[in-house]
Amino acid sequence: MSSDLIEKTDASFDALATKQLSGVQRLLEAGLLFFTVFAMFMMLALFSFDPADPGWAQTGYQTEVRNLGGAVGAYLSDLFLNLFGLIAYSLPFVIAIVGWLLFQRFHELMKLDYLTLGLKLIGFFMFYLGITSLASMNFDDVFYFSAGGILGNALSETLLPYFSFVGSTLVFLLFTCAGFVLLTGFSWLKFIDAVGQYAIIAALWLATVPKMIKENFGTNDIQDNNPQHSEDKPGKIKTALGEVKSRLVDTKDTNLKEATTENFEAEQAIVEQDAPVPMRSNKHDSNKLSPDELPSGIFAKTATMPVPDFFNAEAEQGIGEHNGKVNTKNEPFIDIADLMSEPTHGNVQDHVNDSEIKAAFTDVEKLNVADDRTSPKAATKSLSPIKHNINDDNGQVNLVPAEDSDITSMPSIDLLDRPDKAKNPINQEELDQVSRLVEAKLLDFGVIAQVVSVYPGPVITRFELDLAPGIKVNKITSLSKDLARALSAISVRVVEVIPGKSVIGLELPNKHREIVYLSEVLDCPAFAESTSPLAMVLGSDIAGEPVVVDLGKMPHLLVAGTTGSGKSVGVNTMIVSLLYKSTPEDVRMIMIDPKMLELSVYEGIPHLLAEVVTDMKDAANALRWCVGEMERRYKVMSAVGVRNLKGYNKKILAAIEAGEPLIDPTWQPSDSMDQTPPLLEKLPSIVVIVDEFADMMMIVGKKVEELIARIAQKARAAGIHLILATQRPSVDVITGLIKANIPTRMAFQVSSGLNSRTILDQQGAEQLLGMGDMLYLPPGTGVPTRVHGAFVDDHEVHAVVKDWKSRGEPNYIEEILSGEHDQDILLPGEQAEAAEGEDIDALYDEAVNFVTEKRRVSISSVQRQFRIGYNRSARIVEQMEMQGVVSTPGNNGAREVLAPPPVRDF
Ligand SMILES: Nc1ncnc2c1ncn2[C@@H]1O[C@H](COP(=O)(O)OP(=O)(O)OP(=O)(O)O)[C@@H](O)[C@H]1O
Repeated sequence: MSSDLIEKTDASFDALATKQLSGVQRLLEAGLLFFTVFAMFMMLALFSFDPADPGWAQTGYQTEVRNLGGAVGAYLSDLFLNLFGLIAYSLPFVIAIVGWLLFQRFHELMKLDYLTLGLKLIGFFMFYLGITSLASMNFDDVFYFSAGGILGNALSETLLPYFSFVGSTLVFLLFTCAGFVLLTGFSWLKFIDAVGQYAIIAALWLATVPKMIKENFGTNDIQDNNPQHSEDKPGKIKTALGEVKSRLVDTKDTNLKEATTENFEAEQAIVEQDAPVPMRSNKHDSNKLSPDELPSGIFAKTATMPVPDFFNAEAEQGIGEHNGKVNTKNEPFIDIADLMSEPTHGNVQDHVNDSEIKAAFTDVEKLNVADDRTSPKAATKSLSPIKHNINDDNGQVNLVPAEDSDITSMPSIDLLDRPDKAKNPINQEELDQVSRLVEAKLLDFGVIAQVVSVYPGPVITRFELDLAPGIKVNKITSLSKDLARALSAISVRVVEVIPGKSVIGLELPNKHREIVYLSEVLDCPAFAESTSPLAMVLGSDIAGEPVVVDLGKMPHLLVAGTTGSGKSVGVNTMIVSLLYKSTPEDVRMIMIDPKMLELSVYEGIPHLLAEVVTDMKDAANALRWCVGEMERRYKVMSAVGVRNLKGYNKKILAAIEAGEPLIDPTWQPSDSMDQTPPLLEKLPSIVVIVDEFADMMMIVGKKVEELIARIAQKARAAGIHLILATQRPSVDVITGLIKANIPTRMAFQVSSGLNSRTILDQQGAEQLLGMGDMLYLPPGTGVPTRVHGAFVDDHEVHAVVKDWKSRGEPNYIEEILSGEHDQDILLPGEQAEAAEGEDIDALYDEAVNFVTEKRRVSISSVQRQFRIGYNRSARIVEQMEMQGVVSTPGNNGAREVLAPPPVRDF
């Protein structure tokens, strides 16, 4: 053995030695081993059963026991075969599974509530009673035992006189199937649906086989003369199958939704409420479309989208984005959804033949090329949510819809974990006891107070206290640590003001903390009924009620907390709830993730406007793009005469519905190659999420702060919203400028009252319990609300992301990261990219010395000092500003000198 290998082996032995199991782990592992070995023993005993051995029901007539399990094996196998007959052979597996559940998955078992556990047990017994009785009635005896054992025999013999053979078989089948459902949660309905679906698909495919054979092996001339045939081949089969599949999926969904109760109703409410009303301009009514109109241009309809594969990726910009069927190029529509729903299932070729589609496709490509040549400014107007999938190489337009080619409905809530838990048992006696204890401890500190009400919640319990006259609330706040110690609690939070009440609150952590699952809070009427596309669920309040907020009203949010406090989970919860509320047509996102960990999971969802940004230079570009987009939206909105995005979208959609879409009033002929101005479309809200913006500020510098401030000041009306998260709640990150512009804050646990003040302007966050416990300060109030953040696990996020990804690709706007912006976006004093490369003025260093020494700066003073022209002096001062030597001009136009005075050599 080489010395290397020996070292490695030693190291792994060392690791093993140090990783000894704790007491409970030892018990669990020993228990698992016991059950496993017992299961193996039972299997040996059962399979080596010999009727001549002595057993439970008989004495043996041979002296030597042949059973591999010896006398005990013989006895036990005899007992089980007697009791259960044939079914006894399944017992070793049951024993092994029970052992595994008890000793490996005990925590999961504990999560189950009593009802579920009870149902599982009942299911188990029903299943066994069912199969033993069926075996007893239908199978031959094994050895001298009935196939269903004593158990099966007794049951079947009881029922047979009353139900006859067929009736009893049915009853026992019912026992078996229902027991299986109760035990495993397996859905027979879904199973039957799936079997039916595949049977129909198989039958349809079989029906096309003779045709395929004929076409592939028949004579070619017939085909050549009839162009219809060429398109009838695999494409048509695919189309038909795809059509059938999508229809089956649709019906299955509806059936399931009808069959299930409240959860699905809530989910449907979300879907119905948010699904944009399909717009149908009179001009473009596909039902009235004559075949002659078709070839000049075809637009896939993203609003109903059963056919995502219709167009090639290149056709997306300026073409595919016609949500609500806005046809910006004045081209006629084919409503693919309508064509698909024609009785001639899936044969779009009946309406549009291949050559027509190809011609249309070429048109689309031509338009696209023109689009590509348009200026970036024009391109920014395309916020098309979806990239349409590609047609195949041979030019055959692929009409097979992706399984869930639908961006208008929301993902199913089933993708999220369902809490399967018992509520905290709340014992009134215990609460009374703690109330008395609180009063007594306060008295120890000289505070006379009486507990007037108690509100137990999932994580904490709030005790409301009536203070004796003359006692200041500050005193209790300063006692919070002593109280926590005296009450043996991790922490105690004092709520100084409870709006509308004259009492104060004392929040004590519960003995058993409940986890708030996202699915519980997402599935609430407040969220489903919210009309805002930016509604988000944060978690539950102290009483366990869901907390739903509207990012649109915030309009920006600052999230801060130490590492491990649940910030990232909180941000994920917000993103996932947006993904459960809004389609890409309503909300688009830009995600900035300097840590390269947290947000990259969302890569590829159709809501994204750009790839998840991990490079900080790109991040600054993305913010600049937002500023540009904000300015552009302002211009368009003021030209249209509306005050905010909501009004704008309303007006645009009304105009489209009336068949008179508005044209872009800000369009200049020099903006693009187009001869006619583009039509205005519905604009989505844009949410910019920055995970760890401290990193961004450190790498990119002050510019980021200014960009954020600029967006924060103005972007509400333009529908651009920021969510900024940081784990460094210090004043150099959460600066005055940022705080002044972001009124809504969310503080997770922090290490000191100072940090809490930095975030919320008040103490309190240092007393939070971590793991998603937060204080949420809504806009325009000074009283934070305590919220227990909902927990969303990585696999749930993956499932929702996967669901959205399966419905459409994102349509990234390259310009966001590339940094090609126009002058609108430059910050005060900033110069365009080209100017940045210019040489620094020869007098620059001297001028810096001059201003840092004098501690004053003005263009005229530099001009006088160096006897230079005004323009040159202005340029030097601007360069100083870009380098951070001096500040931007304040209200009165004066700038501050930021750099320290020059160091002098002595
Ligand atoms: N709402 C919640 N309910 C229960 N547990 C939670 C909740 N939020 C977070 N946790 C637990 O806390 C852990 C840390 O959470 P999270 O990763 O979000 O912290 P963080 O503040 O983002 O930390 P970092 O800044 O280091 O990424 C999670 O792994 C999870 O176990």
